[in-house]
Amino acid sequence: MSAGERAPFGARLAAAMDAHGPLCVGIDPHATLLSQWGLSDDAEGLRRFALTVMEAVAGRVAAVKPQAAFFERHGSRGVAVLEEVVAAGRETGTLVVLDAKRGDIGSTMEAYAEAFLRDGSPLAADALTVSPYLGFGSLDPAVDLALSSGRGLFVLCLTSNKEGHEVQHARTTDDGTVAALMAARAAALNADAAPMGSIGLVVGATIGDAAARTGTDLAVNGPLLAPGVGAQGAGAAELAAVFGAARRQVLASSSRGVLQAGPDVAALRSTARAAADEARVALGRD
Ligand SMILES: O=C(O)c1cc(=O)[nH]c(=O)n1[C@@H]1O[C@H](COP(=O)(O)O)[C@@H](O)[C@H]1O
Repeated sequence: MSAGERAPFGARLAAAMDAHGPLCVGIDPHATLLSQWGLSDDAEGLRRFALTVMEAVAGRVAAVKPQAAFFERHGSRGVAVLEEVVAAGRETGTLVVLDAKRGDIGSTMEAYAEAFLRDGSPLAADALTVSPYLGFGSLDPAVDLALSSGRGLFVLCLTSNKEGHEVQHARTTDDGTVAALMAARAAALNADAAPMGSIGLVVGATIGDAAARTGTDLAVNGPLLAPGVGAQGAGAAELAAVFGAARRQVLASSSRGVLQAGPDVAALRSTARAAADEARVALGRD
């Protein structure tokens, strides 16, 4: 499908969340999980793992999120498996958020954008996670290509890890916070989009009241990817508390919390279904 025919990512994600519930299943083939699944820690084990997850959840959840590092650690054969996962998403109509967290000076960002967001690239997903910590404007090539090709971005804003505050809560020269500035920049790019824009934020479900404490307005008219559900300890109560009025924009994300149910396809499927149902209720979509 070419850019001209593809609806904007924000609209496609809104429809997928309505149809399947607001859950993204992370595909993070940790060495420990490969071993628990009885698979070898090599490209063939990785392939069996990733394609089993796709078999279990493709067409049944709003999105999947392969984490690039777990594929890259197997070298070029691992990257080839990541290409297969992206292709499987395309073939099954499952949105793929490629979690590669790219960020660089603008001229290099252009090459990252071509790798992950250009029609015809083997790694072109529906959306890409990006880091704005070289300055939000350094992301412009990715913003431009995402918007012109019906794709999206998730910009790191308030991350789920305990170290994130060192940078994200810091005060800017305008006496706001870095996180609030990132959210405002995303909101400006989503102005007037309906049902929501395509430039989302990453806001961990584990951050407690950090959005309020940093003055970050999460009402950016774009999707909010919320990792931290499951293995990092966040559940329904945290999802409801962290996102408040912006909760209908949230795509809750769980990797190990679902993957530990494998390798049985039916068990993976029912664990993902239960997580999606829990997120749906917690986020006020029931
Ligand atoms: O961008 C992300 O997806 C991300 C951002 C963040 O703030 N915290 C975070 O955990 N993630 C990713 O989300 C996944 C979380 O995995 P689990 O803790 O196993 O559910 C990992 O792939 C992380 O790299």
